[in-house]
Amino acid sequence: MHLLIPAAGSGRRMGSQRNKLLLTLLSKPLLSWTLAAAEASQHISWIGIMGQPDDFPDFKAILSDLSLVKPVELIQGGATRQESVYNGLQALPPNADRVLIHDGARCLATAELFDRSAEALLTCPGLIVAVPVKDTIKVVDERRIVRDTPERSNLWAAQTPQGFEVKLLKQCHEEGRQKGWEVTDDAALFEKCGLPVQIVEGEETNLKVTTPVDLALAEFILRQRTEQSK
Ligand SMILES: Nc1ccn([C@@H]2O[C@H](COP(=O)(O)OP(=O)(O)OP(=O)(O)O)[C@@H](O)[C@H]2O)c(=O)n1
Ligand SMILES: C[C@](O)(CO)[C@H](O)COP(=O)(O)O
Repeated sequence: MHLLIPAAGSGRRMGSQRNKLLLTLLSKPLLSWTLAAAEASQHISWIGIMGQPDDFPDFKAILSDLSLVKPVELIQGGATRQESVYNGLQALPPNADRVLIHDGARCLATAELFDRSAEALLTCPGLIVAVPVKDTIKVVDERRIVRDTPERSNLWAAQTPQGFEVKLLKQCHEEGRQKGWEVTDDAALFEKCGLPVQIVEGEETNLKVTTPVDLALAEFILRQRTEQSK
């Protein structure tokens, strides 16, 4: 199974001067944790990382430290996550028929989660890893007046990995570009094209490191894991 890792962001919400994936967690860059889980997955056989060329020297240093057995390709990212994934899809080897896409910023995803997603992708054209929403969600208008309270049992918080048949996802991205759709995940393009997206149970700890609080939480979770594995 091929894996694409969007890693070309800027970390604006982190308030960071550089790509947040280069910030360290327990002395290792965020991206390093994500790659270590991908390397440990039984099903992933090829990894493509979409990044900004300025970050490539740092990415190469991370790869050299990790000495991964799996082949890794660095791919130029775009101005948005959507564009970065588009570029990644164009760079997949011709034999890639199914692909997992996983945010570099979700650095706590486990190898088991990659494997569960890869296995599920053999039985459906598109899937996302997600967890049931714990909060009560409000729909609010521009004046910050609550307009609706959707039934919580129907709400799931989308995570990555997200997985798709390559041919279909490429078509959805092309249609999105033609029609000017702007989305925050690949499943949204699949949905807009009327294609089914299956839910695979995610991990509560699979947070996306977005703000400084997430960084502190991620460090806490990793420390617990390290303690437990002793
Ligand atoms: N042009 C972009 C923007 C984002 N990403 C990647 O998409 C994932 C999710 O994006 P997000 O958490 O929003 O990362 P940033 O864009 O870095 O953060 P921010 O939106 O706060 O600037 C990250 O792994 C990020 O590197 C990407 O590949 N290309
Ligand atoms: C793909 C994603 O991680 C699913 O939760 C999320 O949509 C990425 O969105 P962001 O706007 O780039 O944070």
